[in-house]
Amino acid sequence: MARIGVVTFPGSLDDRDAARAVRLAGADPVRLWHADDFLAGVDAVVLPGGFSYGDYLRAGAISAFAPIMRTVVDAANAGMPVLGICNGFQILCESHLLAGAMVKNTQLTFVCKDQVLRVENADTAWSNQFSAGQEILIPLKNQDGQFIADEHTLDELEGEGRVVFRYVGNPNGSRRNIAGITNARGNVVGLMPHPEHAVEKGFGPGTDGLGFFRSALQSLLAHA
Ligand SMILES: NC(=O)CC[C@H](N)C(=O)O
Repeated sequence: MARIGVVTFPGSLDDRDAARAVRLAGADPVRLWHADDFLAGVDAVVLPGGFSYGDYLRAGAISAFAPIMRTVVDAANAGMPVLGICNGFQILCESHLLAGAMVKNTQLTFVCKDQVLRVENADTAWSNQFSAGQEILIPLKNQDGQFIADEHTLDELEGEGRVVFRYVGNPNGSRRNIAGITNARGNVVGLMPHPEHAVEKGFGPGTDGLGFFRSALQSLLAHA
């Protein structure tokens, strides 16, 4: 059975739900600790949502220097599937595994709602169980959810098909409605909304979130 690691930082909030989503998708969740510098032989890694280090300095800025991130960056650069959800996405940007940065939502308030996303790239390690153009519904909940980057970087992301998810309606001022992006290789994906909160009927808006974790399983099989 595939083993998918979920990292806990001080202030992580959604690590338990992420581990549960991994289990419901049919993989073995492995809990990883920010202060360790090893990945316990996992096949993929999820950086969960929350307020790691209290979002001090900038959301994700301190976590990017956690010992485990050195091994995550090396593994990601070697092709391991890595998913960053919300605070995890912020950490991936701060670690420079993904482009751009996250700033306060335009309305300067915390936004919490179920959000429709359009799948733009169904060819990444975390989106291959969707189809391009498909709309999915998963929760969004953050304060620093506005994705920004310079025009050149945005054009590059668009031109290389690295925009993976776009908001249908813009909830936070993100440039070009971008909700999630990938790296050049397609193994590292980050997004602000929370797939791990939409994995079981009766608990959240449907089960569209399962597709993310099943995609990783498919990707691991394809590269086995
Ligand atoms: N749900 C979360 O992961 C919150 C992320 C982040 N710290 C923010 O509020 O922007």
